[in-house]
Amino acid sequence: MSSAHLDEWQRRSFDISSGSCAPEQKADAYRAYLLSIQYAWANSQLSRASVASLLRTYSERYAAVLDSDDPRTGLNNYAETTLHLVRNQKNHSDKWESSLSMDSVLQLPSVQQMNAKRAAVNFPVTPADVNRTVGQEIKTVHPSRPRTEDKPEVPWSKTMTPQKPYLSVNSASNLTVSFPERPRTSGSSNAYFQPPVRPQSSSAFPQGNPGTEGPQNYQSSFFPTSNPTKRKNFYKHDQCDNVRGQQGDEGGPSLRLGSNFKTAREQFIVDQQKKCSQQSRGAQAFGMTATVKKSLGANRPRGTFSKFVSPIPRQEDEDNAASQSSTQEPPILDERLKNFEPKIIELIMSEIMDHGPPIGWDDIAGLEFAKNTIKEIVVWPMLRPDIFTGLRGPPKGILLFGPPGTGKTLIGKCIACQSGATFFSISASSLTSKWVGEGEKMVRALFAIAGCHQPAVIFIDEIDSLLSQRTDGEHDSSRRIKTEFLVQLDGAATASEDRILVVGATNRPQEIDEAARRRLAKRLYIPLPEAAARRQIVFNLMAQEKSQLREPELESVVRATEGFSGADMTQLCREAALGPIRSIQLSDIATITADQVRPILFSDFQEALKTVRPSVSAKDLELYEEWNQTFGCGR
Ligand SMILES: Nc1ncnc2c1ncn2[C@@H]1O[C@H](COP(=O)(O)OP(=O)(O)OP(=O)(O)O)[C@@H](O)[C@H]1O
Ligand SMILES: [Mg+2]
Repeated sequence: MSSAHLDEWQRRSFDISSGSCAPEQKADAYRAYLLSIQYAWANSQLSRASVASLLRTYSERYAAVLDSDDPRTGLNNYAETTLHLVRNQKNHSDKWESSLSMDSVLQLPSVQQMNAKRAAVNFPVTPADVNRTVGQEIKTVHPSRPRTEDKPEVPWSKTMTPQKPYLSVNSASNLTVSFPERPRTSGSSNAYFQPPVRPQSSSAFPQGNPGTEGPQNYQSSFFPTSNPTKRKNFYKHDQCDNVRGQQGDEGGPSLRLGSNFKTAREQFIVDQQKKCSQQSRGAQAFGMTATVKKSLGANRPRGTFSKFVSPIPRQEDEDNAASQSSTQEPPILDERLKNFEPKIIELIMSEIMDHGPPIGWDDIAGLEFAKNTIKEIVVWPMLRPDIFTGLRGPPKGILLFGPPGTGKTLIGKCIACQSGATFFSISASSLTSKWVGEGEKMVRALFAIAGCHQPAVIFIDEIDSLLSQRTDGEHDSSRRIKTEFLVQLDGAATASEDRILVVGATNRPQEIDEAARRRLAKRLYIPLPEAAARRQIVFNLMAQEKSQLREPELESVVRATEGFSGADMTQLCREAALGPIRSIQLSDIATITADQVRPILFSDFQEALKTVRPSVSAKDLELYEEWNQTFGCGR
């Protein structure tokens, strides 16, 4: 370290060890040490090991000074915060003054009223009425009714010697605080406790209370600190004349008087108070009522102006909160849901209810028969439930089956948008849970919630994974989920007039359990798109892009895509759309504007057709056709 630093270090060491150093000065010195060590480390003047060792040593010493409650060696930092609020200490700002001064309290209308009443009462108190200390209690004894167990009585106005050393300003001094007589509620013994007041200087207190010929003794056992210096400050700032008279001339330096030392906690409280008063002023300026978010004490503003908030919620608060929550979000009142855990209900409401992008019937190319059937089963009964009753009532389940990429999921999304029903989209994964029994509960809850939100559509994509044929070797939990599903699907658990429609989609219809198959009464084949549908898919997609595909070229593309699924057609268009980009020189790609990109041409489709192949084989198609012949409901 530099010689200047070492000199400074040495000087502080002498100061600290001299014995005349006050705890505040010691704390300052240790803090300065810590800063010097950090400074030296930042300038690479100290090794890491020495920094660690020095910091540990001086932090411990600093903490010892801060926290020690011995007034000669420590600052009793913990107790400091307690006193801070009640001290009428000007700190941080010259203009700021605590409203807890004795004068301001005495100005309060309620206090003045009380004093006026007390002054009006002629309370017969004889001079022999005394307060006597038994342990820490203060008892008032009337001489006319002496109590033998209260003996020995202490003559009135006797200066009391505190029972415990911490009650005194210093061990040698006696403490007497006088205050006016207060009415006794009972004649014999009345133990009460009263904060120190300032009778002589206060005009609000009746000075000449009839019958009171002198002050009573008061034991100041309420002081929360054992530090006499702080008590001294307390009295000083309270301008408690009596106490000051008692202790003001006493020895012992007034260490904190004039000291600028402020603990971090004090500073924090002052900042909080400022913030609070600013906020409340701001709220008043805008005519707002401040809404206080309730916290269990952690975030509450502290300070003299803030209302005390109990960390334990009170009964009335709880009632208020309950009534508020009942007005804000109505609880689930439906009887059918009362047996389900809120967690499961929330999960279904948030995850299973689907809100995808809007899709119209025209967005689905071809598939006219399937679309009309679905409209018949889903849309119209929702519009006219009075006509679709009895035998005309809609089936409880539909199965959409067909090769992959033919628009089954698309139809599900379209139902969600167009049916006007509450739409639940579930997959096997959303119903599986690591908890045994949770899966069945989810299924039950799903149907119960759907029952509460009728008309409702439950869409199960890839239903084969959920309702595949039950085998002996399968896991018990998946078997139970299936069983529960079948029970719910059958409508055994739902009333016959319930308007809940289950729509399943699969490209493996042969794997579906036969019991499930029966329950999904309307089984609609979603085939590969015909020529017209393929044409429409290309036309729709090209309409969204810059393209120059003439009519005969489009026909040619449609002819070339025999056996393509809807997804394959979409893939072909995507590939063709990349053609114009591929024709751009590599050097121009960074600078070219969107307008300069050429339109999609037939040649791009020809190129794309070289790479995009149909995803469904003829053999697979035969299986679907066969299953459709056997179980399908199409013509
Ligand atoms: N009939 C159609 N009209 C318009 N687009 C379609 C059609 N069929 C398929 N598509 C396109 O193919 C994509 C895939 O379709 P979808 O997801 O509905 O297939 P799927 O039948 O559910 O297939 P999988 O059985 O594999 O789940 C859709 O996003 C859509 O772009
Ligand atoms: Mg699908």
